[in-house]
Amino acid sequence: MDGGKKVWVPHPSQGFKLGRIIDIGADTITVEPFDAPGSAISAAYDRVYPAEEYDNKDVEDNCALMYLNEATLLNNIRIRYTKNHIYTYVANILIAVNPYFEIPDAYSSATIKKYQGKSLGTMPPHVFAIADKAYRDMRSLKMSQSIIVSGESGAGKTESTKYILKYLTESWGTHAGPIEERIVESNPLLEAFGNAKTVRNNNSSRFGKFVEIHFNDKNAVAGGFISHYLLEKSRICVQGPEERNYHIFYRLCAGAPEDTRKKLGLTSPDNFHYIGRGCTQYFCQNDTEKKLAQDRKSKQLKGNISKSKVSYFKQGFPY
Ligand SMILES: Nc1ncnc2c1ncn2[C@@H]1O[C@H](COP(=O)(O)OP(=O)(O)OP(=O)(O)O)[C@@H](O)[C@H]1O
Repeated sequence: MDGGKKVWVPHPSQGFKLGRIIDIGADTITVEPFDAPGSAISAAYDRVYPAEEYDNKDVEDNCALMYLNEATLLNNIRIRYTKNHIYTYVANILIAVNPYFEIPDAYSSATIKKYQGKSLGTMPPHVFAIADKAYRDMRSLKMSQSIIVSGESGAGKTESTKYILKYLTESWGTHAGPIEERIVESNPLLEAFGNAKTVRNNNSSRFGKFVEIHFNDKNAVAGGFISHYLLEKSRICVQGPEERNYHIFYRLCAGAPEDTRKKLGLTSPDNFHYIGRGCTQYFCQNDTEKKLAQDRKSKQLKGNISKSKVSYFKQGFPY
């Protein structure tokens, strides 16, 4: 690397800083950051990365960057994020940044239609494009396809999986009738019993999930299967001060019908030993009568809560 060249240099709080090389030593390179003229940061050779020519230009696929390295990849994703473009490709891998707010029209039926049958890269990066590629590959190769959704807690894995299911069932489930409805409806139920508030995510999945979507010989959705594993059982008895037990308990307290309230002696979550010692705050979107009704609509809880379920829930509500 030459003196005066524009580079990215590691920074403890900002990840990388853009600057110009002012000295090349035996083991380190010294860089003057553009946002702090007169100051200098030294770093090992292999931690200083060449920068793109244009600082604010973004690309939809990181592979299209002139210099692909840790710093330029992060910068490209950052620039796109500031423009509300949360998805970026690295070839056929999709990187998603959790926006923590609803991007208008991002997952609507109209958007689903735009992605149907389009090759990867034809349309802006999107989780629907990945779902569509998997579907098209299944059709043409006549082989099962897998989509691996990975990331740290709160990264958006659960939401992304739901969007993939929505895409597949809405696009290719037209002949499947109630099956597509059931696949999508199973989510609220699984989340009620397997998701909880943690310090990192108000709707954290406390179990692993392997979701299968089955297609028939006409390539339409014919069914699905969800295997779950490693549920965090200790949460049933103990929760951290800012964490909660599983959603279902709070939802019952918030929105159970009168007869169920009487049978279970439901009052406020603060009054119960196993759910009252952590955070007992309700979340307006999650803990409502509507949400509980959604859980119950998910077939297994349909109708009045049965006797066996009452006794099951009673275990969760000992004083
Ligand atoms: N694409 C998105 N658009 C808007 N909000 C999102 C999106 N993805 C995630 N979120 C928000 O971030 C929250 C956390 O996401 P999610 O539950 O999917 O994370 P996760 O990776 O599954 O976490 P965990 O591993 O803890 O289960 C969601 O409840 C939602 O509010």
